Amino acid sequence: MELKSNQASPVLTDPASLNKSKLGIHSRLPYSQPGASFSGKCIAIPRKKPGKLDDVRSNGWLDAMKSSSPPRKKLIKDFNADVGLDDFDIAYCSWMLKYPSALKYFEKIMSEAKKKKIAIFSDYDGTLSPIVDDPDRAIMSDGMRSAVRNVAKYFPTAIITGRSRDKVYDLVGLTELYYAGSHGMDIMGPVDHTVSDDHPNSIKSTDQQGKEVNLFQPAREFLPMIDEVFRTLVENTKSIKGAKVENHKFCVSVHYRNVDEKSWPTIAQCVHDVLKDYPRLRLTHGRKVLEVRPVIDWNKGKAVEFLLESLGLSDSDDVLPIYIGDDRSDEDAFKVLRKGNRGYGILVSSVPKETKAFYSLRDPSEVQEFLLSLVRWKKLEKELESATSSLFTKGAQATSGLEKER
Ligand SMILES: O=P(O)(O)OC[C@H]1O[C@H](O[C@H]2O[C@H](CO)[C@@H](O)[C@H](O)[C@H]2O)[C@H](O)[C@@H](O)[C@@H]1O
Repeated sequence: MELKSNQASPVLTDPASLNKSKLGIHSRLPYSQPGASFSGKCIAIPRKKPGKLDDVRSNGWLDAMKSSSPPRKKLIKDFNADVGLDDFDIAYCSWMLKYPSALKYFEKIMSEAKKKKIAIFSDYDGTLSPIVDDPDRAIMSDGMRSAVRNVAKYFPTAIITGRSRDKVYDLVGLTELYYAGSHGMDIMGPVDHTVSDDHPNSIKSTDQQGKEVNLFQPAREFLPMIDEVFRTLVENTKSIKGAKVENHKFCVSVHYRNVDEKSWPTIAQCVHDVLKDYPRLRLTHGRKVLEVRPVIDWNKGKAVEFLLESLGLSDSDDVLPIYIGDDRSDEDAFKVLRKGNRGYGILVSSVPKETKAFYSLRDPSEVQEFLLSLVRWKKLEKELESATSSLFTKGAQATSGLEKER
């Protein structure tokens, strides 16, 4: 993969504005300062005494935590106060009028794809693997792996995940894919592609097979900071039963799925207090996970744009990108594709949710079915092409035979 981009560095480094911005809110500065140096913790901001739970209540963290992966029952109530539990399917069906099943609308999607190059982007957790209590056990099924491998035979395919690139590669194990870890802040192409190092955020490295590769890492300067925050968070949450902190290289995940709900304010406050010392880091919410990331203008949507450009697929008339994901961080990618009707976002959800996606799939098993349908469709298209061309050749031979006889 040739990693190329003419975008400026996405690092947002205006300390004054960062100081003004409220913690946890992504500052969207319209400029950047490439080459600005990183020197550990920066800018002292007034600190409150830790342990004041008012902070996480007043800034909405707790509400976001509660709604991040709501149980079915709760969502039914929120979605439509008048429906009872048995009416869930009605609520879901009415939601699906707005976000139809990508399986039921498969033919329609493919009719848009005629003569276009399809590129497939997928999230990992909750999309290719089911959500489970232990993040280390989010194993992809063999059936799903085989479906993804087959898709990658026909279409450029990338996995864009909140996990570190190494971790997701260990879980997926397919060398023929593009991987974007840490919410797109760590991008590597398939090992058999030529790479170039003409971008300031590209570095040479070696992959797990020892081959030289180019990595695109727009948040590289944050590595020591993320490492430090990871260690602090591990230490500060160790007394919270069920809490788990993961180091994803350019971001940190603090899981509360296995923490008693009574202790959610404690874990939220703990993360909040640590982040007070790091105005260049921000917080986002995933499914029962608090995610700490650098304040840079980069996300899964930007990663999709970067990959499309790197693959020479940024000409929107010719290309149909499809992005499949289940989480809030995937919304950035859905937004990019929705803009200018560039491609299709598919939300994986078994409950109604606000989304910028166009279509929906219920769960990873439907994702697998969708991927298999893509492969079948492509094979059929190729068969038709070859049958047409052989008919054409036979026709041409027959005509020339007739002409010789004359
Ligand atoms: O972008 P993704 O690939 O969806 O990664 C987002 C987070 O995924 C993982 O956590 C989620 O899945 C876990 C395993 O099923 C589940 O236990 C957890 O509650 C979910 O939030 C991963 O562990 C996180 O670090 C990622 O940020």
